[in-house]
Amino acid sequence: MLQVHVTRAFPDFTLDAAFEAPAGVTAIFGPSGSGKTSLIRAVAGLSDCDHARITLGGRDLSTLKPHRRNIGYVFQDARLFPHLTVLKNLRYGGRHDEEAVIAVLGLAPLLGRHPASLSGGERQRVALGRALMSAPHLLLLDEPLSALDSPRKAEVLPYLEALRDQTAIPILYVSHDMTEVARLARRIVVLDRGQVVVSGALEDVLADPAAVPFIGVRDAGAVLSGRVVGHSDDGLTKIETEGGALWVPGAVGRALGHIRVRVPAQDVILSRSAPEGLSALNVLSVTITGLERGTGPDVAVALQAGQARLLARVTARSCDGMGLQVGDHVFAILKATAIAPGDVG
Ligand SMILES: Nc1ncnc2c1ncn2[C@@H]1O[C@H](COP(=O)(O)OP(=O)(O)OP(=O)(O)O)[C@@H](O)[C@H]1O
Repeated sequence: MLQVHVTRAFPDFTLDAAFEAPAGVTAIFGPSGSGKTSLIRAVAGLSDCDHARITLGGRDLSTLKPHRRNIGYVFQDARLFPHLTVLKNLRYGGRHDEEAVIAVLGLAPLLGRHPASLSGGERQRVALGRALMSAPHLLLLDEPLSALDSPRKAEVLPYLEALRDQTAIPILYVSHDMTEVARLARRIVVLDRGQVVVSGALEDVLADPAAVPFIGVRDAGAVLSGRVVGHSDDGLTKIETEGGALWVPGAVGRALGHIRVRVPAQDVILSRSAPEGLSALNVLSVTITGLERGTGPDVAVALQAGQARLLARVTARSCDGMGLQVGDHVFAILKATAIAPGDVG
């Protein structure tokens, strides 16, 4: 377990953040300028702090020099040595688990090449490999995909998933891309103006209407775990979630594999009566468990669907017009997207 409390005052900004991160991926999420990079630089010992208490498995890291903290750090840009081959870049920090690292990141075909001949996605995979071969006890990934275009991102994400599933150390993953976060992370720490405003299990935070102002209305929305139960001839996949069966577009996952489904709050429509003659495929019977008015025209509506929690975003006008109250039984019409094409364990 990683436990962090760091503070640092700049003239116009104060970082005062405390959180815990177990093994697995913890997303550090927040708007630009919220302090994500400052926070993980502080954890790495790369910036001075007014106060720092950082322990990993009970070991106090705060008093150690950065290179003694056993931390692997991957930046937005790969920062490889241009004159060294991929293999020499990988071995720069150490040779821990060399074969396994090369295998999990698919680096074998690249070993003799130089960074200049690699794509951006390949460079990031090498940077990840280099960090892992130093046998880190903690991995810090600072927006490792943000410099890549969508196809390159899609190329690297499965490697990050494989890495996540095969590594037993805490991984802090800085991102402001909720699709990436929802796909990779089990936990999330949300920063706003230098402070942790929400943190916890990803499913809990994303289903919490009170967290919507910090996540942002566009990114808010539940993530459900499910199991692929079938692929239809007309190109859809049926996923059994704790909230009921959902159809998502495309042939995703493999039969009976675990999968995550993201349901953005803005893609959920509420109806008092069971809808008929509608093109939407997914209609769930739900109970309203919470209503959270924001400062804008929206209301975040928390919903219980079987064992699953969902979130809907409706206008205050609709909410009042429909007379929505906690405890009401309504129908949720939703568009769902599978966010992890492979198994997510
Ligand atoms: N050395 C410094 N001196 C003064 N202010 C700083 C310094 N370093 C960071 N800041 C300020 O701290 C705030 C947080 O910056 P930080 O880079 O940590 O945010 P971020 O959430 O990582 O943003 P982004 O998503 O844009 O990378 C910003 O307002 C920044 O100007």
